Amino acid sequence: MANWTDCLNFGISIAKQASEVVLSAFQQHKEVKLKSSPADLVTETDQRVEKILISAIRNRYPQHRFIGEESVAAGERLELTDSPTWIIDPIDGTVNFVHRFPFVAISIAFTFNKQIQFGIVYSCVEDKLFYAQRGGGAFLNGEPLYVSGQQDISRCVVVTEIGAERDDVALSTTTSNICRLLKLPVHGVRALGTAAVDMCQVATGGADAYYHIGMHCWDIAASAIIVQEAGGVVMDTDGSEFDMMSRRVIAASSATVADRIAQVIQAFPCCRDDEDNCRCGATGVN
Ligand SMILES: O=P(O)(O)OC[C@@]1(O)O[C@H](CO)[C@@H](O)[C@@H]1O
Ligand SMILES: [Mg+2]
Ligand SMILES: [Mg+2]
Repeated sequence: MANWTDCLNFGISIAKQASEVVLSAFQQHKEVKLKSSPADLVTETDQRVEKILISAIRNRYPQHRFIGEESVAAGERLELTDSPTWIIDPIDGTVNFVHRFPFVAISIAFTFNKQIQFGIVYSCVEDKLFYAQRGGGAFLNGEPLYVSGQQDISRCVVVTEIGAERDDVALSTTTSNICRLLKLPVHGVRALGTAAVDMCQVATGGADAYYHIGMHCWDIAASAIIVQEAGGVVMDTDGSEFDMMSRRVIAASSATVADRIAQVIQAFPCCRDDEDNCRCGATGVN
């Protein structure tokens, strides 16, 4: 069984280097282009950071494969195989980045045999490095992470996102899910604008659960293993096994809380990330 620690350490070092590019652009004016909707944005920095990361990894590991948000947006096929694969979101929270709302992350996951082996989420402005390797625990800036272990939904802080989908069905489903949770009740509902950092809040115990419908594999692959290695549970919103291509996720401090959220929320339809004619994230920009 391969040990991917060298790859993890390399991923951490390039995430730190790439974060300098994100931070130096953070306060500057950005040229913004639209992708799948008026709320799905891309900047030159997203594209640049993805190129920097992929070329550094390709130099070091020429056989490895990639799934990158901006490469897929430019028309590259999204295909997860058994080969070692890096799944990259160069800036998770591009809307935040454009507005200088200080939660933006570089998210890097690594799969082998289609199973996530490690994940790195670098929250650049906060200078918080979250990472986890399968079977090795989860860490924030070198300190071990543990979920809250909360079992009682009525004592939970739940994080979610109001995504880029603005059609009537997506909007009414998204808002009624929030209403149903608030009525349970839960202690609060929060949204930071980056799925990767949202999910890492569950890993720290600062939030008790996260759910989202409509995000992509690069938003959540790295943080999924971080939550699991912190002792949390990750599943589909219909209660079935987590599938990073399904565009639905619940991450929670306990199976009890995850199941309760799965009972309460509904999903709006969106095509799978690995569906060949699914062009949700693509526009041909680049
Ligand atoms: O395009 P980006 O920034 O990489 O990612 C999209 C995203 O930021 O949108 C959602 C909120 O609208 C987040 O949950 C998700 O992470
Ligand atoms: Mg993203
Ligand atoms: Mg992104």
